[in-house]
Amino acid sequence: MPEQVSAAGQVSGTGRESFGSRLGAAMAARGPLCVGIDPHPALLKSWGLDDDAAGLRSFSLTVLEAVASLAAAVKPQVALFERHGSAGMAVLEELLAAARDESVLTIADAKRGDIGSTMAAYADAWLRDGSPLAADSVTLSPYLGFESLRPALDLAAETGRGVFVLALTSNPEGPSVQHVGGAESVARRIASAAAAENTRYPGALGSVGLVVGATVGSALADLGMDLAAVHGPILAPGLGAQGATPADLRATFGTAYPQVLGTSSRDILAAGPGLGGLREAALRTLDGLRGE
Ligand SMILES: O=C(O)c1cc(=O)[nH]c(=O)n1[C@@H]1O[C@H](COP(=O)(O)O)[C@@H](O)[C@H]1O
Repeated sequence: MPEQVSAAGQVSGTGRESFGSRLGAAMAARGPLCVGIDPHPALLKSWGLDDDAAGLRSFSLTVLEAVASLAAAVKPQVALFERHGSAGMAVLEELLAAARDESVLTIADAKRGDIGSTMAAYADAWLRDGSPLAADSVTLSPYLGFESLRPALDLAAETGRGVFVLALTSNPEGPSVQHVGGAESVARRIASAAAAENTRYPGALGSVGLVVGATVGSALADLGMDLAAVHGPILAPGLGAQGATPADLRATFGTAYPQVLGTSSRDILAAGPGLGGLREAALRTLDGLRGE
């Protein structure tokens, strides 16, 4: 595996900073909060918006305006744009560009995963310079085998972008796949593979993150997983609407907590459409994550 990133987080030959380095700086400056932009039909309705591309646009850009200065990242949920067809994807492109202008990092929650040759096309879509859908990072599903993600892992390294690989998801069905294998569980193997990838990022935080739900309780201990050793960011969904609290996050992640980016969608979004209400809800979550 080529060494592509210096200890200072610079991608060799490009003058760019790696995603992990940029995210680490954003978390240090703003705190460990990611706001999910999930334009569910029920939320559009409660905001007084139509369930169409215009409603989607107003919703998404309002959330961005409210939280761009206080969140380390925003995470648009791709399916909720996709359900509006090409007009919805155009809104997603506009949102990603607007987030770039506002200097807030983006995590495209697309959960992509496919055989390597097709994976290269997904990588191109989400991680290549100049792609209309290029984000700072993308969520990936490793259940066709971690190595099938290779095109995305390599392109992310090359372009200073990042990935978040599903390891222990927040839904109750996850353990039926992810806990299989006892001491050598599927989730543990994925965490080990991510740790190996992050050796190409000798700085503090690698660009290969994991998704581990805020709701997983004792699973990390039960499966003997040491997330601090992954040296990458941990995206932790499940706060609020799925029942987890910031205190749960601290208890669950222990020594890996400094790597954790807590993410919340519906709990914050329900406080809209006013900018003040959205900011207040985001700040409440952020204060909890900071332990204030
Ligand atoms: O990859 C994700 O973001 C994700 C992984 C996971 O294990 N659980 C999970 O809830 N998510 C996403 O995180 C968001 C959670 O939304 P709320 O439950 O409304 O905060 C949704 O967009 C989910 O698709």
